[in-house]
Amino acid sequence: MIQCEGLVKIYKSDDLEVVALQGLNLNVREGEMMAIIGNSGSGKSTLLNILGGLDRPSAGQVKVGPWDLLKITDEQLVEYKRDTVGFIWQSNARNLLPYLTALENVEMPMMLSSKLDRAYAKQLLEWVGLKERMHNKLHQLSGGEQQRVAIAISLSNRPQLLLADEPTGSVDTRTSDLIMDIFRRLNREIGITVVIVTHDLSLASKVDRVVAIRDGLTSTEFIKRNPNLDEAAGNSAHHGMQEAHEEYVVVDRVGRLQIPKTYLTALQITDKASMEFDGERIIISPPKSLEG
Ligand SMILES: Nc1ncnc2c1ncn2[C@@H]1O[C@H](COP(=O)(O)OP(=O)(O)OP(=O)(O)O)[C@@H](O)[C@H]1O
Repeated sequence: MIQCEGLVKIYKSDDLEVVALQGLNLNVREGEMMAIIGNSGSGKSTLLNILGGLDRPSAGQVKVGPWDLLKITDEQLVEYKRDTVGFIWQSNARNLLPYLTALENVEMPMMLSSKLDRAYAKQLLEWVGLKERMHNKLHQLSGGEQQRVAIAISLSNRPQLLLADEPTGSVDTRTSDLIMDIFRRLNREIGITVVIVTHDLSLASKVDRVVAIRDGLTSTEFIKRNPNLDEAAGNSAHHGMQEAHEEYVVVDRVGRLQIPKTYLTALQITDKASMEFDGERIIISPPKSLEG
């Protein structure tokens, strides 16, 4: 569904250039539910905005289904946004119309694209657990309920790909669980591909795969283990995510990988390292001193 290769995004302003993505690779299968994690400034939102057609890539390859987002024309981009993607932001609820009902809010974008389908709008609100509240005005709903209306709206165009930027950022744990359950149900029942951007590691257990971004590159991947086979999980001293997921370092097509800064600092590796292959393992160590 998504293929990014060597994706680059440079923001230019006056005399400053920020390289937000520096050759990122990412593949997402159709029907997958995955999360992208990373620290603030690592490039997560930049990636999501490019995938959502809100921002243009600078170089590299980025394809979503049949669309090539590097070469797409402005007219095609409008069509792409209208037909292929649904977008959810942390503060989506702020963009809703408070004096309309939940149902009217979901119907509004359908009307704007001349595709009003009341039965589907009701179905969406039922899916997000708001069947009983669909005739309430927005301002009569709680923040978490409003966020669920926003999810229903993001699906009103029947997208194949749902992109969510910190969708649980401003809600409590119970609502966060509810939202993740809604994503999972939509993913299972209508086969929609879901990509969630977050810095909340606790969401990781709710998805099949987590890709970590560091400095504008994918660095590590966590793939969910089969919980039935995972008897050692309870003994792990690691973080919750590592208990349920197997951790892999990402190696790109030409064999490059990112070594975590903490490892490099611990071994005082700066600009070069020694590498040995012992037949089974690749060992990276500080360069041997040439003096003495
Ligand atoms: N419009 C812009 N103009 C200039 N620089 C930008 C712009 N948008 C993002 N950046 C820079 O690009 C880098 C990546 O930002 P991005 O918002 O993608 O990170 P993020 O991982 O989503 O962070 P956060 O979790 O804080 O939202 C940062 O250094 C940021 O300052």
